Amino acid sequence: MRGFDVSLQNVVEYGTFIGAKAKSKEVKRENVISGMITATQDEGTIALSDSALGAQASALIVAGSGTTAVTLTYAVWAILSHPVARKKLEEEVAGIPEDYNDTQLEKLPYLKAVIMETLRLYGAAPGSLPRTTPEQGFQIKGFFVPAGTTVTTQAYTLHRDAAIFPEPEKFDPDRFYQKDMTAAQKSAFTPFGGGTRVCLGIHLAEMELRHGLAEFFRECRDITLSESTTPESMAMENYFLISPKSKRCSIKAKELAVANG
Ligand code: HEM
Repeated sequence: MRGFDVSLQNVVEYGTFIGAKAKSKEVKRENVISGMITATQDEGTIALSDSALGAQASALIVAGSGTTAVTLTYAVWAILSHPVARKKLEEEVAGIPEDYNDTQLEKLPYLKAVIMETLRLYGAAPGSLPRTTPEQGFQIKGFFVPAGTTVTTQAYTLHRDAAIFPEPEKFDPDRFYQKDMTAAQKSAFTPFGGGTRVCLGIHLAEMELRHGLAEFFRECRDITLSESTTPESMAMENYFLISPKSKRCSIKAKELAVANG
C-alpha cells in the first residue's frame, strides 16, 4: 500500500509540474493541457487553478499509460501463444514499407482484428462503470428504474456472452477478420465504455496499439515466451484496471531472456 501511495504521489507531482509548465508557456508546442488553458480563457470562464490543471494532467497520465501498456502486454502474450495468428500477423506487417505511417496501419485487416480480439478479452478496464439514472428515471426492457439510482454494466461478461461471441474464451481474431460486427456484437463490444463518458483516449489508444504491435511483430520474429510465462502467470487480476497475476509477460529472444510488461 505504501508503494501505491508513493506512486500516486509521483503521478500527482508530475501532473502538477506539467500543468505549471503549460501555464508558464515554456512549452512552445500546443498540447492537451495548454489546450485546456486556452479553451477556458477563450470561453471567458474562470481560469483553471494550478491544482485543477495538475489533476487533469495526473488523470491523463493514469488513464493513458497503464491501460495501453497492459492491453499491449496481453496482446503480445495472446499472439505469441497462438502460432497461426502470429504467422498471419507477422506476414501482414512484414508487407508494409519501412517508413510506414498510421494510415497504412489502419488499412491492415488482420492487425485490426487482432486488436479488437485483444480488447474483447483483455481490454484494460472491463469492470463496472457506474452511472446515475436521470431525474425522470429510466425505462429498460419493461422495468422502471427510479431517478438517482446507480446502475452499471461491464464489458467483462458482455464480451464473454456465448450468444454474442461464440466460443467466448477462445482468442480468435478471425471472428473480426474482414467481417462487420453483428448488431448484438456492436452493442456489447465496449472495451472503451460508452455514451457521453466514453474513453477520451480511444483513438490515441488504438493508434498506440497499432504501432506497438506492428513494430513488435516486424522486428521481433525470433521472440518466444519464457518458460515462466504461463496461463497461470498471466491470469487476470482486476482492481478496476487489469493486470497479469505475475505483473509481467516474460519473453526471450534466442538465448536472451527479457521482461516485457
Ligand atoms: C487500451 C487502452 C485503453 C482502454 C481499454 C481504456 C478504457 C477506458 C474505459 C473503459 C473508460 C471508462 C469509460 C466509461 O465510463 O464509459 C475510460 C475512460 C477514460 N479514458 Fe481510457 N482507455 C484506454 C486508453 C486511454 C488513453 C490512451 C487515454 C488518454 C491519454 C485515456 C483517457 C481516458 C479518460 C480521460 C477517461 C475518462 C473519460 C470521462 O470520464 O469523461 N484512455 N477509458
